[in-house]
Amino acid sequence: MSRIPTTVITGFLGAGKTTLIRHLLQNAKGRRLALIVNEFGDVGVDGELLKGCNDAACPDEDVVELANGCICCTVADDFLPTMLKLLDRPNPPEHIIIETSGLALPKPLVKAFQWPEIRTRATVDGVVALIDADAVAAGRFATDEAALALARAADPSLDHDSPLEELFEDQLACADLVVLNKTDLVDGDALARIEGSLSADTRAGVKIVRADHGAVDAAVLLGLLAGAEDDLDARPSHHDSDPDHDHDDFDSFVVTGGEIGDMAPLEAAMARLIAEHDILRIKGIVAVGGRSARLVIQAVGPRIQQHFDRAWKADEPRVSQLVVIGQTGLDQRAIALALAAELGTELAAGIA
Ligand SMILES: Nc1nc2c(ncn2[C@@H]2O[C@H](COP(=O)(O)OP(=O)(O)OP(=O)(O)O)[C@@H](O)[C@H]2O)c(=O)[nH]1
Repeated sequence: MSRIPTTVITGFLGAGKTTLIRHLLQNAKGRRLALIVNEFGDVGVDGELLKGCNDAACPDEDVVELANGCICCTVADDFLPTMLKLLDRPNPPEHIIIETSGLALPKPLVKAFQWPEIRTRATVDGVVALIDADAVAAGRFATDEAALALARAADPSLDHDSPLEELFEDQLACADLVVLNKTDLVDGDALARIEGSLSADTRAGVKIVRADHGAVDAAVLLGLLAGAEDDLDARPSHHDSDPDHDHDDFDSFVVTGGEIGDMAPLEAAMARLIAEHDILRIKGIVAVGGRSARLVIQAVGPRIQQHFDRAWKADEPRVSQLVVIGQTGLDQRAIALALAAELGTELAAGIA
């Protein structure tokens, strides 16, 4: 029996994984793809957006969300049964795409393909690491040595380097292909410098391709034939000696509210909060009064983007939800209060 090729798409928060997958689906040329989508945080925005593309290429039943935690920590409980269900379908997919959360370590997921129930039926065709050229150029993954020294002084048991840098290096070290995305935001010289610096963390022979809005040809992304699960020793991870890896370094929370009248005040509040707090990512779907379509809000670092996607369904409550992700220590209460005020709601219980 031939094994179903599976592509693992990894990359830090907001690097453009969902955008790349959407492009891939729209250019699948009849190939039957299934998606497994995993996010950090309790609300699955990415799955919603992929389903919301209203495209024959991505029917809802082929988008499976894993929402109970980060995929690298829930491999046994969530990923394995989901994968088996896909493989057991009477008409199984020709290729499976897994979008990992931006905080996931790819290696534990690839290792799951060694499990007896999976290894005879699926193989990791390739691990693709997306890199946000804009974020790298702005130095957002570089270790802030002064901040690290302060953190170590406050907590001498701190045994690792900057969590952002470690994740970045882990995702690169596991990759079979690197996509340098958001090339529209960075000039050619900076791109060349970034490519030079990335090769220090990639394995020998791994290619870097440039992309604007994740537009990479399916022929480049799929069919890498890497068999990554048989090649794990060549993919070093900071957590090889720490199987109890968790995501204590990062926090996420959700603010839920009703319809807003106008986007401008919410955008101004988000810009202010991003400038004042160490927020890595905000994303969500917002209901705007008088508009039939959902407004998608995306913030990656200081950059805030918005667009309308599909129309609200008749039986769907017009609820606004924003997911906020940052490093641990974020002033959740202040941020949530400010966003709740914009969404015309009280602060939800459970926010510290
Ligand atoms: N300017 C620019 N924006 C991009 C590009 N690719 C993606 N984006 C934008 O970046 C934001 C995040 O993109 P996503 O595709 O949601 O990123 P992601 O990696 O799936 O995000 P997480 O799942 O939260 O980690 C969105 O607003 C995208 O429109 C690009 O090449 N150029």
